[in-house]
Amino acid sequence: MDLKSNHSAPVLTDSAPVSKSRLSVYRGLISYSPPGVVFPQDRFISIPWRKPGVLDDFRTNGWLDAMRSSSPTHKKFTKDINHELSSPDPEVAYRTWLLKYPSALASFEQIANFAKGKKIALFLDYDGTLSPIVENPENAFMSDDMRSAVKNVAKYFPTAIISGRSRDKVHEFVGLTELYYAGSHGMDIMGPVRQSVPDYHRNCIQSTDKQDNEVNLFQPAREFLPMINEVFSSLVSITKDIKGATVENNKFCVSVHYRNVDQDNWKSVWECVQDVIKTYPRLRLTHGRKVLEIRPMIDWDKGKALEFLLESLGLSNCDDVLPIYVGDDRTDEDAFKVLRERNCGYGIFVSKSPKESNAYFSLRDPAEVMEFLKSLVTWKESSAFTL
Ligand SMILES: O=P(O)(O)OC[C@H]1O[C@H](O[C@H]2O[C@H](CO)[C@@H](O)[C@H](O)[C@H]2O)[C@H](O)[C@@H](O)[C@@H]1O
Repeated sequence: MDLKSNHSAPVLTDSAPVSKSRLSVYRGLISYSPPGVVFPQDRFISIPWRKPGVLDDFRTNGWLDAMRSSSPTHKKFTKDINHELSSPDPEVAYRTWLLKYPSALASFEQIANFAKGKKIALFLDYDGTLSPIVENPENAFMSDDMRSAVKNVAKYFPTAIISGRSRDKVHEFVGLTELYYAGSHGMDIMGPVRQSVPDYHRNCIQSTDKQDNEVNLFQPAREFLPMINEVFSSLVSITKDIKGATVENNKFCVSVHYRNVDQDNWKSVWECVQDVIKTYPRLRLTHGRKVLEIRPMIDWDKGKALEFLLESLGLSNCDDVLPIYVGDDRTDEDAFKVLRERNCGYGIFVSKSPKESNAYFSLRDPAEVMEFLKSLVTWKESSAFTL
């Protein structure tokens, strides 16, 4: 299949292919059918292209606004998102916002009550959730305290990291073997082999992890790998003269960071990205915290990854499972939305400033995330005595 063509970039237009264009993926890679998708019976199944919709804020707001809004000020959010939160005092606005997204720490008792008799499954984003946002992405280390909090919580609850980073990179940062990892915004999942569901084995590539344990590898955008590498090289070369711009290869997606670029040069960053992706109609552009991200135009995101992991861990029954997803970025909204739509589990949004979210609860920063993880452990250990 020719994934590259000379059509103009579809990411900025409404003409993104929907039903007719599908990516063929070897059937063995798919372990379940996303809702509404009927897989053919032959060797290949298709993952639909991502539906157009709120595709890129770039189209509606203009690129510069979108780049700015990846880290908007308190004032902008309070003004744009909630009219009632119009206090010029950020602390007052934050406290008002907490009425809509209560602190998961302050609401811990409520969460624990709801979790009684259920199995908690924990899903954690990495950057901005387990590690603070820093200027250089290579230095986004998590603290030893956070590592041990995650390690402890994983003793009691199945725990997965779902990150925009490459799976290897985020595994290297976290350094815990007892977790499940999904990299590239969920397009690279290493999950468990389920002995009880034979079908599952047919639908994933069986592999081994670094400890030689048998695992299942799910990579729905595998065919895009050469294209992503090509795009990465082009972006490195085209942005080399923009001071502060860096390009990160996240295996199934590429991140172009502009956090350290003078604001006057953001336009150049945008133009470079445009220049490169215009010849790749099957890639799309999204943006996160001071980062432009180029990824395959397939209907797969952190929400789908969350569902996939729940399914493959045998935890998709809402009656006895309580999934909790903690994240700080736009890409985490897909996962919050899944939990909200399934009416199953809690999204916890990590933010210091008022922002609209699909999550139910909030935490201020990674320090509060750590407190929350510790509270889960304390609750679990104390409830062991009362049972
Ligand atoms: O899904 P995540 O684990 O949250 O990853 C999202 C992106 O995080 C990283 O970039 C962000 O954090 C950097 C380090 O704090 C910061 O310098 C950058 O400005 C942020 O955008 C990572 O580098 C990206 O590749 C991830 O996609």
